[in-house]
Amino acid sequence: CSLQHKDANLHPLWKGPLDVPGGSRQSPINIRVRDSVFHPNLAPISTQYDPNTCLHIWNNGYSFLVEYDDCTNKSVVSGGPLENPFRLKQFHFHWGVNNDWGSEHTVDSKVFPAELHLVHWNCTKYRTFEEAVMEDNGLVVIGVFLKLGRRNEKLQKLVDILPSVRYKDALTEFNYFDPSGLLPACSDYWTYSGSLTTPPLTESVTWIIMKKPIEVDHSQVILVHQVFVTDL
Ligand SMILES: NS(=O)(=O)c1nccs1
Ligand SMILES: [Zn+2]
Repeated sequence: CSLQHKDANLHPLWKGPLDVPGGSRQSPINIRVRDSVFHPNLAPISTQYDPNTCLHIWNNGYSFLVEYDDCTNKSVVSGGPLENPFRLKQFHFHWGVNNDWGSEHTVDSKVFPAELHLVHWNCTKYRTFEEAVMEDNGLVVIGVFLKLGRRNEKLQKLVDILPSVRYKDALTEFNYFDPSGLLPACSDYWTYSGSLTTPPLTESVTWIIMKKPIEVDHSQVILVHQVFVTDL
């Protein structure tokens, strides 16, 4: 299971800055709904994902990531507070050792069993993802909460391949996967300026947190729990 940012110093694999100097916009945060401000003129978020840009899935020791070909603008997010399109680089999940906790963000202190992050970079302002990670307004991460409920057919193809990336550094070819199937039907979202929640923890992220969770069933979450992100 992936560790929460606050447990960073306990994580044997965690290398790099534990306390980002000056961290004024560190993520994750607790979203206090009553403190959020509705902006009627904020456009909806628009995603255009081409499933053919899906490359592979691998276990980086913190989570499993599905990576996309980001050499073109075939898979991008735009709209909402964004001034230009951002290219999809990868998506990954955060989960806990049991269903009582797992999400990084919370909503009025409510924790969800897991949280999906779709990571995009500013291809108008920067030349590569690696460069954008370190820069202001470099990244957009769409966060989607997962809750236990109905089986999620669109997630099953991903769940079925997890046993092949059970251990750190395992990589398997994975293609033709459309991540828009992992977005909730409701397009309402919260947005704030924050940071990466795992190294390098840089404060380069415009967060787009979808208000409604998607549902997965127990059998699907159990398989996620069997992905070990430590050396075994
Ligand atoms: N969990 S996160 O999406 O903030 C992230 N950390 C490093 C690369 S992407
Ligand atoms: Zn993440």
